[in-house]
Amino acid sequence: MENVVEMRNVNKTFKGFALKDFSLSVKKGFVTGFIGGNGVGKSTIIKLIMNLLQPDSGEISLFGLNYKNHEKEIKQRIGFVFDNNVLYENITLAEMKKIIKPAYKNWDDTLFHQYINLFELPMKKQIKTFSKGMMMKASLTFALSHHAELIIMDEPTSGLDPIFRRELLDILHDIMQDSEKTIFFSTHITTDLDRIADYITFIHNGQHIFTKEHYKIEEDYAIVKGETNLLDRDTEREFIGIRRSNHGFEALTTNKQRTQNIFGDTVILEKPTLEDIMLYTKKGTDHYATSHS
Ligand SMILES: Nc1ncnc2c1ncn2[C@@H]1O[C@H](COP(=O)(O)OP(=O)(O)OP(=O)(O)O)[C@@H](O)[C@H]1O
Repeated sequence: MENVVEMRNVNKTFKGFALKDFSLSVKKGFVTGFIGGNGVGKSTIIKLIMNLLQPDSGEISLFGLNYKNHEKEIKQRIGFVFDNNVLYENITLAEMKKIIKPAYKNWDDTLFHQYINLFELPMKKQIKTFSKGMMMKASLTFALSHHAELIIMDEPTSGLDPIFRRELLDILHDIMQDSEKTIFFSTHITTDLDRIADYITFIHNGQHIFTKEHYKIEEDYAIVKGETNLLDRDTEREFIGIRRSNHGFEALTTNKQRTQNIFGDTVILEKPTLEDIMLYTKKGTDHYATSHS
């Protein structure tokens, strides 16, 4: 299967944060949801993919091309939606269009106006008067009006009301009817992913924990519930993150089958949500960090 984005052994260090030998592939023709807690490196990775940041070392290619020799061509083929306002505030959408349109060979005015109408955006009002939702709609309109093959979004649904979130997801769903298109977007709202994500990429503390087909996550992972007396040094190793209470324990396993073989029917297995997976992974690494420091 073709990959639209390839990151190979990428290193990027900031004070107090590092991506180490980070590799990631984004598959063509699918929606990949990009999740992880606050400050784990999602925006950094998106900026690296967009060439807004450069890696200290490692390879990044888009459509099989690298930025060094093909920056212009790559940028033509991407639509980028930011989480915060990067549109010039003191101008109108009509003026903004005049600036952006000439940058794209495949700019489509009809499509642009279709989105402007759909989103009921005013062309002649100063962008600084726009609400957060309008700003997002404007950013999305520009990203979608040049027939981009890859749409990258950094938390597009954050701060949006549920109705517009649903509309946005429907629009993304429509875009995906064209199998040449690919969407990669970060979000904290994991329920949005249940609607449209084919793949989930999960990172934690600058590490790529997994990229999996969405439905496969439920097949592999499970929340395990049982009596605390089942836990000892050996059995604890079977789990990522354990929560104990007076009623017993709850833990996350990455290998449902193995858990079933070890514990049989002394434990109950339940389907995890993406939030469960994030929570227990965090708990597991926090525990690891404290017990090894
Ligand atoms: N330009 C920079 N200079 C120094 N540190 C940075 C820079 N950009 C990001 N960082 C640090 O890198 C870490 C990862 O930040 P990043 O914005 O990528 O996380 P995130 O997963 O997108 O977080 P959130 O979900 O909260 O937006 C943070 O500790 C942040 O402070």
